[in-house]
Amino acid sequence: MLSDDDVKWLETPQPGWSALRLPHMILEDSFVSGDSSGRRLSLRFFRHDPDRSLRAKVIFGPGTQGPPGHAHGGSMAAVLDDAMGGAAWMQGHPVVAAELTARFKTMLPLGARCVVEAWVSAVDGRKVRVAGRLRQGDGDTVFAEGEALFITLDPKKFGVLTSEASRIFSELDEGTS
Ligand SMILES: CCCCCCCC(=O)SCCNC(=O)CCNC(=O)[C@H](O)C(C)(C)COP(=O)(O)OP(=O)(O)OC[C@H]1O[C@@H](n2cnc3c(N)ncnc32)[C@H](O)[C@@H]1OP(=O)(O)O
Repeated sequence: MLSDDDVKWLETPQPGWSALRLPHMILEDSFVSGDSSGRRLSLRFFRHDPDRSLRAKVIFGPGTQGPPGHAHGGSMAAVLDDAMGGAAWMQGHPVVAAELTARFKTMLPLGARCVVEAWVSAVDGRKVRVAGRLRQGDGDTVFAEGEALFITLDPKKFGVLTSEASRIFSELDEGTS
């Protein structure tokens, strides 16, 4: 479903980005990134090294349609949710979403190459506030933006995932990934 050029674009980091190789256990059944057919959502995650925020490249396939030829708002909100949650995890906060706000600014044509940016904006005890933006990959058009409140979970409940996440991000710091 995706062209070879699309796959190459998805997998190529921009300057200052490091690829995140997330464990199969996180990706295989993920609602957002678990589809490898290209019909629904195709994503690749990166760390933006200068400020350690999250970036993702994403293409909304035909199976994400809402308005004819354009992405469903729920699919855009799901991508923002996932990216914002990932941004918090990337900074060492094992969280789940408690509240999410999404604003849809411009209709997103199916097949367009998009970039998601997500960053932690504030941490207050267990409350982690994150913001995000879904924009055109090669331009400034913003399709959607959002903010979310995430709540830190007891790391004991997340044992394996939390240590696996730490390992992935420390490998990035060592330049081995
Ligand atoms: C690596 C990829 C990551 C992908 C991430 C994707 C993100 C997701 O979609 S996660 C899935 C969707 N989210 C969920 O299913 C979460 C469901 N909710 C829950 O499990 C619980 O309500 C949970 C964990 C958020 C909070 O429960 P609990 O741990 O008992 O917290 P609790 O003690 O009640 O509250 C802790 C603090 O958070 C605040 N809080 C909790 N929920 C909310 C809320 N909805 N709104 C505002 N504040 C809240 C409380 O007021 C409290 O604040 P304070 O410390 O100031 O009193």
